[in-house]
Amino acid sequence: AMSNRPLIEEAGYFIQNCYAEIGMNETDIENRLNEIIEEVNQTGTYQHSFEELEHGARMAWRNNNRCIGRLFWNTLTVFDARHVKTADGAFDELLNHIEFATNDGKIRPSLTVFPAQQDGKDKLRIWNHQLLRYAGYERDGTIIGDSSSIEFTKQCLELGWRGEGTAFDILPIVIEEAGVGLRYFELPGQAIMEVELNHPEIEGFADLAAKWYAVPIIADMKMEIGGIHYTMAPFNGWYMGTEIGARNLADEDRYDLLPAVAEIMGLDTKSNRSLWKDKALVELNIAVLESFANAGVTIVDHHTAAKQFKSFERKEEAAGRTVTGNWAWLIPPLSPATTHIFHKPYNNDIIKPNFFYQNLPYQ
Ligand code: HEM
Ligand SMILES: N=C(Nc1cccc(CNC[C@@H]2CCCN2)c1)c1cccs1
Repeated sequence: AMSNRPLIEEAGYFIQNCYAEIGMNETDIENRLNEIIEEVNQTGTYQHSFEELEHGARMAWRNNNRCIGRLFWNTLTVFDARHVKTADGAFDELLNHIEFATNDGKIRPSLTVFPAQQDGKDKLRIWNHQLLRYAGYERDGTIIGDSSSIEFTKQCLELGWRGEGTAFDILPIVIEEAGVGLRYFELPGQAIMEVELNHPEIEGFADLAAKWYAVPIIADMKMEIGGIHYTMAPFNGWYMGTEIGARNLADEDRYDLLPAVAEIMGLDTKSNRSLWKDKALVELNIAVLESFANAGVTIVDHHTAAKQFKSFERKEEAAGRTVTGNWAWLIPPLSPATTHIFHKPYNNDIIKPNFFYQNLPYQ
């Protein structure tokens, strides 16, 4: 039918590219496309094979213009959870994902695929931005914890969840099951790996009593492959140190730790020209990188990450593919001009498969 045309076109474009990359021949492509046209005309949609799903997810990572970590796109581990129907079943899969990805600190980039959107409706949705994240509380003008989480924390409190009220309360996982409603699930302590922050030379750093969770797992983006919208497909990599040291713990409207770090370092915070903020920033980022490394948790510094991205660019050119990128996101927030990325333009065209923001399930 006419209404199926866009889906069939998206599917055709995906199968052509995907099959060419994994070494299938023209006949395979032809046969697969006919199968898909048949299925779409029968059911209005089509199911990816696991191979299509696995390679499609890897292509989505490889295509994301904002990601500096793309060199390892072909090593992504994909878990197929499209059989899962309930919030309870989903939580079990999420626990497996967290454990597999954490791997006692030797982080494995992974992605778990839950059922795709059907006729514009989601059977299951995760409300969390990340599977592991700290709560944020606002009480008479003062903020405790992660200010980015204030709105979501309120939703969790309304569901009956209670935190301890510390600056580092791990939030519950909130899953919406269509026709059933919202459920929250407390993560068991042994599922959560965290790193206490210390500095190799400045022992006063311990007084910050700062820490961060080991594994970033994005839970709220849509993965689009061949016209199929996977609205619940959490994925993890490892952190680049600046994400924690130059943004999460440094931003004034986040944990705002630079003044406290400067105090510990005995810096003159009354004069901008002393570059006290810059000195504090560097030492905080050293603390993050050293603390993670000493704890045996995978992390990458922004210089190494930029060099890995350079290798990615070379490999993609050798493969005859155009590298697209978002310059403003690819440059690191600390010492950006010390990386090659800063000194060249990037084509920001959007290529699919890819990851996209999607409507918040609540608002
Ligand atoms: C393996 C280590 C990885 C590193 C070090 C890394 C690093 C980064 C960094 C630093 C950002 C910018 C984030 C921000 O500024 O908020 C980013 C963005 C992104 N990364 Fe990666 N990444 C890795 C793996 C992955 C994986 C496995 C996926 C998906 C399969 C992925 C998909 C993305 C996407 C979709 C964005 C854009 C997010 C947005 O638009 O908000 N990355 N990455
Ligand atoms: N290292 C990571 N960092 C990362 C990747 C994608 C998205 C995010 C979160 N970005 C959102 C924040 C908040 C606004 C701007 N940055 C972090 C990874 C997370 C999951 C896989 S890799």
